[in-house]
Amino acid sequence: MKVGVITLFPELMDGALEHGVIGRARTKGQLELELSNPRDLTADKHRTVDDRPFGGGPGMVMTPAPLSAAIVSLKEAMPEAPVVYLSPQGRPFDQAMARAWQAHGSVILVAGRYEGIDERVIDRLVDEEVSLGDFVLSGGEFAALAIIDAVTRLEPGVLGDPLSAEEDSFGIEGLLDCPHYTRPEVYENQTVPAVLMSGDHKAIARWRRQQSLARTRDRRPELLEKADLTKEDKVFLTSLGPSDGN
Ligand SMILES: CN(C)c1cccc(CNc2ccc(C(N)=O)cn2)c1
Repeated sequence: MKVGVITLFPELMDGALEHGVIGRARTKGQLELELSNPRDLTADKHRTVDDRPFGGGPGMVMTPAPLSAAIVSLKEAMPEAPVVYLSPQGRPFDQAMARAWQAHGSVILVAGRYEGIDERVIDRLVDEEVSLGDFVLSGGEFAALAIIDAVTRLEPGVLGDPLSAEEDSFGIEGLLDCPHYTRPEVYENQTVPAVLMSGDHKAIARWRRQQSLARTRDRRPELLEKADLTKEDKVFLTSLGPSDGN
């Protein structure tokens, strides 16, 4: 997986991507990261990357020339990569998008600062505007980091057990994950569901599936519409009483 990132704070990105699963993926060459800082591509003495908005109003806007130069420099290195601008105005990011970009093999992420970027850069160079959710951050870097993590963990060989990429939430036809337990068997006088200690793998798989179904119905019923449920799933769901909402 090749990921390009345009950011005014490359050190903030680099540090966050040196550890854990993502750090190992970089060491093993499963993730190639290329950062480009518009400030390095400015032509003026003050290395200006932002300016006041035409029409007035609060905050600053990222100026088009250095930002465009940074995007073009990464497009030259990764000509097939879609250019994705992270902003609260974008299309909601989801696991399907993560899978699509992992399958494609490369993506260029534009992390904006201030009140955003000059719209002419979006018109000319951005393929897709994407949002992590309905909230505002001081910059797109943390959104970019989340996307890099979500995409990299789907790369074959990155996760120890390949199933776990499929098994976590939104992996099994978009259902929420079941509860998990580990040692000690009794913690603060609370025990572990007996079925998990039974060694009956069929019963365990059924319990986990039913927990996922019940939890999805209680917390995210709209996901059930999109999930492809078996007959047994549907029988189980109808057997549940009214949702207690948690
Ligand atoms: C209008 N405005 C403040 C703004 C516009 C563009 C970028 C940024 C940088 N901050 C971001 C980026 C993404 C997200 C997200 N939800 O994905 C949240 N914040 C802020």
